[in-house]
Amino acid sequence: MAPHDISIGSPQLPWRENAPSLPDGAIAAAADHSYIWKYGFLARGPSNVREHLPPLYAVWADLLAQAKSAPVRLRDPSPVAEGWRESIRKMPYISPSPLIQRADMDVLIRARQVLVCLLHFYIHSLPVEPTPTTPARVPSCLARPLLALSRALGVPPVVTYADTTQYNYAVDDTNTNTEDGKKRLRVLNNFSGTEDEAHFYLTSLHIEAAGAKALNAIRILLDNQRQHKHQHQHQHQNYDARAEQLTALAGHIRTMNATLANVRNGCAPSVFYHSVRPWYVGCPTRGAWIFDLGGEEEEEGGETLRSRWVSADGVVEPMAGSTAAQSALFHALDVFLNIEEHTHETQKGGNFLMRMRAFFPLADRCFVDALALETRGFRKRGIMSEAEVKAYNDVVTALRDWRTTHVRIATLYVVNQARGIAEKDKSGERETLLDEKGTGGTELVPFLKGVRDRTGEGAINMPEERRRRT
Ligand code: HEM
Repeated sequence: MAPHDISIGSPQLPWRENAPSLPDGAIAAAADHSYIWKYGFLARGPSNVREHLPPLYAVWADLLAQAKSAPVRLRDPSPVAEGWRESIRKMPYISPSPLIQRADMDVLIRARQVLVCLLHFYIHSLPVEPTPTTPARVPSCLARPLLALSRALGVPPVVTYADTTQYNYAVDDTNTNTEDGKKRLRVLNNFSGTEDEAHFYLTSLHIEAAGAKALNAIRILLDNQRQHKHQHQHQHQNYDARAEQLTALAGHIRTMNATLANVRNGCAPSVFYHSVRPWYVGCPTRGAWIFDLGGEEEEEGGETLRSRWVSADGVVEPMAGSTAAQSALFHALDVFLNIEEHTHETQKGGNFLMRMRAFFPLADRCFVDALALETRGFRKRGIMSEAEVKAYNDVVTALRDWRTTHVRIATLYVVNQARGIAEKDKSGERETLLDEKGTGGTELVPFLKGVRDRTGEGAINMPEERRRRT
């Protein structure tokens, strides 16, 4: 194994057991996470976002382009929106099996992303809010290929953070450099068509780009630990090298913090709250969405379309919408710092952050699992000198500070906006909005503050821990 090749040989994938006849190529490709050390969680490398689909599937991309140009809006009863929804219902059924057999990941990912955007345009433009008594019924020509592709990629059939962020950009070739020399990125899908929405995605993308550098520092730290595990000579040099990388890691997290704060310079809280966020909402309760599986032929290429998310009759289980809680980057940082037991504490209704891992791309999930195995003991074995403990605690502080900025942003963009609505509504009917939930469904402020406070608990109490080691 190459020193930085943290890999897992034969992943035990729950969905593999459910889908034994999927080609091995597709399974291996979806689980391959070797590119993550290099590019972080940004797609599968900057040049790999595949904007165009093979000609056979062009109708999906055309309908997505039409939704944007119409434009189809939230809860939109207009004839234009109704006409677009009618074209979705009349869309020809196109089997995704040839795509799955070919196992070209970039095409599979893009095809599913286009379909899942059609799904959210369709459901969230319906004039009536979906509930179990007035469910949103997804026509089989959309439901079946989406379910098949989601199963092949090991992800739920709903818009995820990867769809809105990680896979949602292309490098802009027309104007590749910004003033600071960075490549200019262009957003692919934008539900509301606003610059605010694009700025919101670009903020996350730039955070993920800084995250790639943070992962690089982690890789060097782990390499160092592995290489010097049994060597006691030159330990002092290792202490210095590790302290240096920990300091670099803290610096990258601070860059992520400054980038997050910059979301305010281009995304207005009211636009985000009223025009962007509602597009992401997932299936709120069992049965609010129903996928038409096509009656007796509820199979695609010999595979059942049922999954843990969708039962035999097409009834959809509750699914979170897109939230950056599904960013594997922050899970990876918590895992590396061994503080996930603090930050991922079990909340009412299960451990929210752990549940969000089911919404990661499969490769990201495998990466975080592999990282957890690799970093086990880093804190105990790897940090010895005072300088390292100091640098380690600096990383914890930087992450805690990032989360403090994030609580402020969430308060400004969600809580304050909800409060504004409640204040305008004198009848008091909408008081519940003050207990606003995130798109992932959390009671957001206590939750986010709790995660932030528990991050701080990860710091090493220097005298005590060092005494234990000697
Ligand atoms: C307008 C900007 C943002 C708002 C309003 C916002 C809001 C929220 C909310 C409400 C949650 C709670 C989970 C849920 O129910 O969805 C959450 C969680 C989270 N968000 Fe954001 N968020 C924003 C931007 C970002 C960005 C740009 C990132 C990083 C790329 C990010 C990373 C996270 C993470 C990692 C969590 C999980 C909790 C934690 O680890 O601290 N958020 N966010």
